[in-house]
Formats: sequence, C-alpha cells, structure tokens
Amino acid sequence: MAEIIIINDISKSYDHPVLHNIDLIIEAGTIHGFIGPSGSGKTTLMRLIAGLESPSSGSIYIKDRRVPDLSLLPHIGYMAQTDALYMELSGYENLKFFTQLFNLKKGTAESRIDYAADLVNLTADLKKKVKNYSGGMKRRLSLATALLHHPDILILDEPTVGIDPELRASIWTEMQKMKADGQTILMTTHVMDEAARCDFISLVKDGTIIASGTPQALLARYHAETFDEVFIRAGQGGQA
Ligand SMILES: Nc1ncnc2c1ncn2[C@@H]1O[C@H](COP(=O)(O)OP(=O)(O)OP(=O)(O)O)[C@@H](O)[C@H]1O
Repeated sequence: MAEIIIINDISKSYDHPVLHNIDLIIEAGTIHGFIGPSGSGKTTLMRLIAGLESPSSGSIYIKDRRVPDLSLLPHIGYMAQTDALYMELSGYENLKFFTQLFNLKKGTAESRIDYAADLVNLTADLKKKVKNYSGGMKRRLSLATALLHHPDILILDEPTVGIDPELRASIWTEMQKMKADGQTILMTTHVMDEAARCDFISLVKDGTIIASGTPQALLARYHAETFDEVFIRAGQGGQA
C-alpha cells in the first residue's frame, strides 16, 4: 500500500501545548479512526492535516506535497465538527455552492448532488432552508458537502454524531465502498464501536498518540476485549 499522508513530529500549541510530537503514516485506501476523550486534540490534528492550521513544529506531507499546499485542496474533503453551512440557503443551494467552489462541471455537479444527498438521506429535504434543519440534518448536509467533489482524502470530524443507527450503518457501507474505490478516510469518533470498523486506529490522549494499529492488533496487544479496555490499558502505559 502507498503512503498518502506522512506526519513527522508534529507539535501544536495555542496558549498551551495541545499536540506533542505526533508521528503517523497513513496508507492510501484505508479508513483510519482517531479515538480519544474530549479535548485530547483530535480536531486540532484533523485541522492540521487538512491544512487549516499550521503546526508549531514538525511537518505533514500529503501525496509528497508539504501541507499547506493549495494544489492539495481538490484532493481533500473536510467535514468540520461545527457545521460550516449557509443557514439562509436551502440544502440544495448549499451543495450547489460547494460544487461551484470545486469547479465541477454542470452535469457532474448535478449527479454528485444527487449522489451525496441520497447518501445522507436528504433528497426529500433539499428545498428547505438549512436554518430549518435539525442538528442531525445539518451534520448530514455537512458530510454531503465534504464528499461532493470525490476527494482522494476525506477528513471527517465526528461524522456520525447525531445520526441515527440505520443511517450510520448506511454511511459506513458507503465509506467501505469509497475505500474500495481507493479513497482514504480519516475520522474522529468517541464511539468505541466504530473503532472495530476502521482499518487502523490511533488512540489520542492528552495530545499524544498513545497507541496505533489495526483494531485486532490493539485488542491482542492489550489483552482486551473492548476498545474501552484498550484505551484504559494503553493510557496507563500497559503493554502486552
Ligand atoms: N483555536 C484554539 N485556540 C486555543 N485553544 C484551542 C484552539 N483549538 C483547540 N484548542 C484547545 O486544544 C485542546 C484540544 O482541542 P480539540 O478540539 O483538538 O480536542 P478534541 O479531541 O477534538 O475534542 P472533542 O472530542 O471534544 O472535539 C483543547 O484544550 C482546546 O481548548
């Protein structure tokens, strides 16, 4: 497998240190989950990888280009935790706006809007103004905007929060298809159940990656049956 994202010794401080010496390699065509408690630094790491923030030290390379690099933008889809949507516009108009931002041709744009809206089960609500959407609908629309332009890399910050189990299952099915299609997916989650579905997971605690590997390898390494147990044992510095 080819390495698509290389993170070299990244640290980030705001008024206090948030990330410490993160090293990570992400292979193309995989789903990589970042799991950790609130405030552990997952969003900050996603924003650094997406090129929305600069590290205080260290470097990130995507497709052999150092982040941030404008030429990477068409290759990255980012779904923020806080929805970045136009409330006065309809769902359709929001999606249309993003297709224009990504310079999609008219025919392609319409078929991608159909695809993305269907995937997140919003087809029937596209004419409504986003200000009248529920929280879960806004999350779903945000997810749709991130994947409209078929990016090589999808960075999803808590994509399944506020989404019901049935739709969550269909989003996972679609993410598996995207992966089979060669797309690389990075996602943060608090939900330990989702960890098992990722190809690789990184456990984030206090701004460091305390353990990383396939779900099976981590369960075996920490003699654990659940990812909660893995997290607790890894956090205590426990080893097999
Ligand atoms: N722009 C910022 N300015 C100052 N501090 C920040 C900023 N962004 C994040 N932080 C701080 O960095 C730390 C990590 O926050 P971050 O949002 O990355 O955590 P998280 O793991 O994504 O949490 P959650 O799961 O709740 O989203 C927190 O202490 C937060 O207050």
